[in-house]
Amino acid sequence: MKIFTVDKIREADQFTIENEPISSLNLMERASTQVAQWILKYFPKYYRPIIVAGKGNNGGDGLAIARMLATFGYQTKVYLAMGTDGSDDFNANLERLDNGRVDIIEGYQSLKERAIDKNILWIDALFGSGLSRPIEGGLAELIDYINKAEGKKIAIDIPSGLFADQPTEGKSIFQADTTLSFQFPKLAFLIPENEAYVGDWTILDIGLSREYIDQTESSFELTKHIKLTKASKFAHKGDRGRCTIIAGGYTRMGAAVLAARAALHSGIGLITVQSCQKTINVVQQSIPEALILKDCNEYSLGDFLEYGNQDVLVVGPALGFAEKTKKLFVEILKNYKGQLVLDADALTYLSENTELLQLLPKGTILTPHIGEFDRLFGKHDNHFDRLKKLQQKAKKHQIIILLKGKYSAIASPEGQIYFNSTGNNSMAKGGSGDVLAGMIGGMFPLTKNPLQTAINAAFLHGLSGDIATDTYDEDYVTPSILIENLHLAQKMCTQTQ
Ligand SMILES: NC(=O)C1=CN([C@@H]2O[C@H](COP(=O)(O)OP(=O)(O)OC[C@H]3O[C@@H](n4cnc5c(N)ncnc54)[C@H](OP(=O)(O)O)[C@@H]3O)[C@@H](O)[C@H]2O)[C@@H](O)CC1
Ligand SMILES: [K+]
Repeated sequence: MKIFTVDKIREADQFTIENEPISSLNLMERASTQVAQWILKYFPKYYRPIIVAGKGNNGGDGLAIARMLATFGYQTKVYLAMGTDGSDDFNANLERLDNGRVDIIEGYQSLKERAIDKNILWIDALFGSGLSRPIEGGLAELIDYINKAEGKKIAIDIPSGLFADQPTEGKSIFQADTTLSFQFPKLAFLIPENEAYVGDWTILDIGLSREYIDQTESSFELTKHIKLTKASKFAHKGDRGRCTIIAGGYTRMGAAVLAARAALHSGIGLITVQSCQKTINVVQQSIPEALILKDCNEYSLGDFLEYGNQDVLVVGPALGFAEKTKKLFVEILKNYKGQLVLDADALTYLSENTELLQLLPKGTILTPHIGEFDRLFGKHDNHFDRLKKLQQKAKKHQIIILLKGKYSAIASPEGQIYFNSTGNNSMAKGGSGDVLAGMIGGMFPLTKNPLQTAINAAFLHGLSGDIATDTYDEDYVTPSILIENLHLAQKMCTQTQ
């Protein structure tokens, strides 16, 4: 699903109006119908909506929604926060408002008097994508008041005060429980700083031109589904590929075991774990399917071994910081010719010596979390800036960077960003990243495309976490449970082909 900037959304709007054709007022009617029906589905009639309307088209939506909710039988009120003269479609909807059914609240004082009720459904239609500056003065006071008031809160299209595709400087921003947004997610919804304003968000399809959407490029996309590549019916284990996990050391082998098990459950033909002397038994007992590449060192890895026939190396989880291990890493960067997946401590080596970035083979996959990313590429004031840096660095080094988070952002060497839509809070646990790194290693040989592998692995990893919460409370999902559920996630993504 594409994520468009406000300018492109306006173009999509115009294109639809001209080409469908449909009048702009009817498009507003269509959008508002979607919202009113959604509310009808989720909120019983004892909720009393108060629509707070601005004077632009977001306000116009609010007025149309008010009319519809009143028709459905809700006791509906409207507060005209910016007066009675607005955009053409706002004015048309104000005229259509049936004053007999919808109560118009006159004055701020009167609003406050009527708003003492926990069953109020606040509907924010003050500003939408036309916000041009931070909200100040009386309108800021109004927003602050509603934020503190009791009741449920729904934002139409985008919470008022929030900019759709740039950092928001203002302090007065509507805090929604739910944002009902038209046609496209806004980039602001995927930014961690904005979580408190956006709440849960839902996209309502208002039928903007498919032709425009398909033909218009966007740097941002949200992955809503994936199709897994299946091995040929005649495949043998070699066709499913070979992956070596270079991870863990004495007392830290759990990370290597998790990564190897995740790779194994992700379709790999042969899994190998490079292991130092003291940890061989751990690997052999935990993963009977794994081959061992014997490292002569006792406690930490340090030997550059024979990786020539390996399709992919996963390097980094809990590797530790022994000098010999860092040297092994440099050797790998200089000599290994297959696909590399770098995670955890391997990323720290890169941040300790950023010149090593020049050695990364084209198409290498890096999987930092936000802390690792900032250590590697510098501090960022906000997540928008971080995303910009993500695009630049992926382009500059011709690599794939999977920035982990609630909406993991995967940047391609062309500078395109694919946000992942699956996953939940239960996955923010030690070991979860090791599982993801292993999955990427396990999935690469079949997909053969590093970008697609990263997108698919992030999606499946999150989906597996989502499936886990059907059975487990979020607090009790472990990384091992993610691996156990992978088969269900994989089934869901092969059946939909
Ligand atoms: N996408 C689609 O296809 C569809 C979109 N639709 C809807 O249209 C919405 C966009 O409508 P919109 O362009 O009229 O903008 P909106 O935010 O209502 O108001 C702009 C007005 O506010 C003013 N203003 C701005 N900031 C201000 C501030 N801080 N303080 C004070 N004033 C401020 C601004 O003034 P100006 O910046 O010109 O000075 C202007 O007068 C969109 O979000 C969606 O809900 C649907 O109807 C159907 C299909
Ligand atoms: K709004």
